[in-house]
Amino acid sequence: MTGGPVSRCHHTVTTFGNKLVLFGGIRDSKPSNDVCIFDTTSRSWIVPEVLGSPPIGRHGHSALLLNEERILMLGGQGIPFHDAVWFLEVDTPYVRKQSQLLNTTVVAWSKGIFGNLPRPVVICGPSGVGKGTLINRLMKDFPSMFGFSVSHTTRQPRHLERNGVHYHFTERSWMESAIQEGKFLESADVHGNLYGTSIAAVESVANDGKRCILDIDVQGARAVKKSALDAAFIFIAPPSLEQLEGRLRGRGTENEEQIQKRLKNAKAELECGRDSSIFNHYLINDDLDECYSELKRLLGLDLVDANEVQGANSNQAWLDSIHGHSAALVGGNVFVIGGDIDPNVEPALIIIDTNCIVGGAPGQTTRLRLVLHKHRSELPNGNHFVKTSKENGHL
Ligand SMILES: Nc1nc2c(ncn2[C@@H]2O[C@H](COP(=O)(O)OP(=O)(O)O)[C@@H](O)[C@H]2O)c(=O)[nH]1
Ligand SMILES: Nc1ncnc2c1ncn2[C@@H]1O[C@H](COP(=O)(O)OP(=O)(O)O)[C@@H](O)[C@H]1O
Repeated sequence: MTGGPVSRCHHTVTTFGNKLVLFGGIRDSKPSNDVCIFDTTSRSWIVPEVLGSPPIGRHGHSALLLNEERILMLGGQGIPFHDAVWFLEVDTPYVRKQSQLLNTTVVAWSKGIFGNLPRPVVICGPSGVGKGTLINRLMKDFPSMFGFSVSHTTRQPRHLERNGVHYHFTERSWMESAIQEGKFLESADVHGNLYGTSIAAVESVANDGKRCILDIDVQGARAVKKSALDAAFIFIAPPSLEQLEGRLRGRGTENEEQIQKRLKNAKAELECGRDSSIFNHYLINDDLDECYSELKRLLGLDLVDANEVQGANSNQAWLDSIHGHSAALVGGNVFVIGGDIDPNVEPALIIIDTNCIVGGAPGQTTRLRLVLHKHRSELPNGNHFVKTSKENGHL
C-alpha cells in the first residue's frame, strides 16, 4: 500500500470490479508506463506486481475493460501503429494463477496484434540429433522472419557459445528464485542442469514481430503445450541410436560421462516424441538437406524466397500516433472516435473487432481485426458525426 501514485496528466483510469486501474500519463514531464490500482472499498492504493514486458510509456491513450478480464490500451501520442494496442490482463486465468503463486495482486502485459501472427515453433529432440544445426540454418536464411528464444541454463558455456546469444548462462540459485517469482514460461532439469524459457525471452522475439523458435526438451514441450502460447510442436529424431551417438561424439563438446547421460535420456525422449497429443510433426534427420527442406515445408517456407521475406505489418499506418481520441465498446467492437492521428489528417472513425482474439500473457494477443477506418471527410455530416449517428441509431 502507498499514499498513491505520483501526480500526472493525460493518463487513463478504468473501472474493474471495485477497483480503478490507472495507467500511463505524463509524469515528471515524461510519458509513464506504470500501473497503479485504487481499491474503492478500502480507499487505498495498491502497487501490483506487473508481469511481462510493458509497453513504452504513453499519454493521450484510451482504455477499455474487455470481458471483465483485460484492459485494452489504445494509442498514445507519438506511438507508432505497430505498438498502438496493448492488453493489461487483470483477471485472466494466467493472472489468477500468478496471483496465487506470488500471493499478491498481479497484472500482466500482452501486446495486441492485428490478424494472425505465425505460431511460435517448438523444436524438440535428443541431444546431438541436429536441432541447433537446423535452427541456425533457418535463422541464417530467414533472419527477418525468425527469432530465437534465448533460454537460461545453469550448464557451463561451450567453446564459441556466447552469453545472451546461445543461452543466458546463469547461477542455479538466481534461476530458482526467478522461477518462483513467475518469470519463466517453463523450466526443467535436463541432463543434470537446469534449463528454462523466460517469459521475457519469448516476448522479446514476438515484440520484434518475428516468429519465435524454442529449442527445448520434452518436459519443456509438455509445459508449453499447457500454457497460453499457441505453438507448433516439431520433434526431430535420428535415423538410429548409433548415428545419434556418432554425431554426439563427432561434435566433441561433451565428456564420456555426459555423452552416456545424454544417450540414456535419448531413449525416453524418443518415446515421448511419438506422443501426438504434444507433437504435430515428427521428422527424421537423416540427410541434413532433406530434413531442412521438410522443416521449411512444414513452416510454409518451401515456396518463399529467403531474400524477399520482410517484417509484418509495415504499411498499415491508420493507428499511427492516435491520441486524444475517445473509445467505446459495443458487442466486442471498439469504436474509436476522433483523435489527432496526425496534424495534417482529420479525425476519423475506426472500428476494431476484439471478438476473435486469442493468446495473451505470457505472449501476445492476436487476431484483432480492423472493421472500418474512415477519415472525417468520408463520414456523414462532417463535424457532427457522433450526434448524427445517435439520431440515426448507428455509427
Ligand atoms: N525445458 C527446456 N529445455 C531446454 C531449454 N533450452 C534448452 N533445452 C534443452 O536442453 C537440452 C540440452 O541442451 P544443450 O545443453 O544445449 O545440449 P544439446 O542439445 O546437446 O546441444 C536440449 O534437449 C535442449 O532442447 C529450455 O529453456 N527449457
Ligand atoms: N543430418 C545430419 N547428418 C550428419 N551430421 C549431422 C546432421 N545434422 C547435424 N549433424 C551434426 O551432428 C552434431 C550435433 O548437431 P547439433 O545441431 O549440435 O545437435 P543438437 O542441437 O540437437 O544437440 C553436429 O556436429 C552437427 O554438425
